[in-house]
Amino acid sequence: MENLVSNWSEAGTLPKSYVFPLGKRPGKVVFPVAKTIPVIDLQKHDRPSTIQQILEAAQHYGLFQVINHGVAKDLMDETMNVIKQFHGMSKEDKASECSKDPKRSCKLYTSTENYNREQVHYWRDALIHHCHPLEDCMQFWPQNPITYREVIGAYTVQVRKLGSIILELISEGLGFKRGYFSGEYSKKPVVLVNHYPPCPDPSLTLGLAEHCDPSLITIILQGDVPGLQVFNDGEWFVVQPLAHAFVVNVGYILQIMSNGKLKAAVHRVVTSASVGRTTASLFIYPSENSVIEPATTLVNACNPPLYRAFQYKDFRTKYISATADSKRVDEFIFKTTSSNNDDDDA
Ligand SMILES: O=C(O)CCC(=O)C(=O)O
Ligand SMILES: [Fe+2]
Repeated sequence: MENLVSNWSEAGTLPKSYVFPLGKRPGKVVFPVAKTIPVIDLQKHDRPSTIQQILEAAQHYGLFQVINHGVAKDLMDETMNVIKQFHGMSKEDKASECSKDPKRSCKLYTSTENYNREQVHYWRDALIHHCHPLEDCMQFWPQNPITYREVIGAYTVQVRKLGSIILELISEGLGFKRGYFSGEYSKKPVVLVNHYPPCPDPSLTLGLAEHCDPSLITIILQGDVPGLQVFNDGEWFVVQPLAHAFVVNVGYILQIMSNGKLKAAVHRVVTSASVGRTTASLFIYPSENSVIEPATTLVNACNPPLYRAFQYKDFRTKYISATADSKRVDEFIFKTTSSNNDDDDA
């Protein structure tokens, strides 16, 4: 494995291999806080209004925050503690805690999984693993920090429940039948624990470059350190950390199934010179063989399907080979008059 950035980054200068090309660098400007990114209270007992708020946020930003969401605050704090402890361990310990599954269902990597082929490296380390069914995956999770399995096990159960609640609200808002997104469409949830150590020059590099997630939705615990930004109306905005809130992103799959009614959030992560940032994202993914296409109820003569049908695994392969580049992903997902169905060059 390549050298984890957390374990050498105190050296003081930013290596050239982390310097982004001019147009992609964040630069030194101070980014506006998007005060208008909706914060949705899930305990308000006005279901139609909650649905309306979610749909509007998902149409305009592809992203919103939720509060009073049912996930225990103590558990959120314990999760943040345990993931920080994990990334604070030595690289040998981290590597050995993440190599329990020969099939690599639990992995540790730095930058991206394409490290050897990428042109610029990202300033982050990542731990990634499945989380459902719990009893099948947990045996491969880290056993150090000692509470990792207990805390992350309880956490993923609660956050998956929250995911189902949000997806059910969206399903109702789009006029789908009950449980539309449950089952195959949300069968493969994955936990990604990102760590962005303090960086010698945040103006030149990124923790994560601009991308949309390859998920239905993603639920992010971002803690109290800013870094996540969303692109909207031609500008980057900070998604301001809010105590015990979750950030929810619309991913490509929901954009496609809603036939473009909802938009995948274009987002990235900037680093900080003074403070490290650790986050936990739960990506709700379909099963590999699910067929992804615009829901038939949203398609008619006036609203033709904007996207073609494909198996989720083919999309995944394309997304990875395109290194999440939105132009290349769009070429794959959009329906065109000339056939793009044989575009499986991944
Ligand atoms: O760390 C964050 O705030 C966001 C992470 C993210 O966008 C991702 O892993 O896809
Ligand atoms: Fe993301």
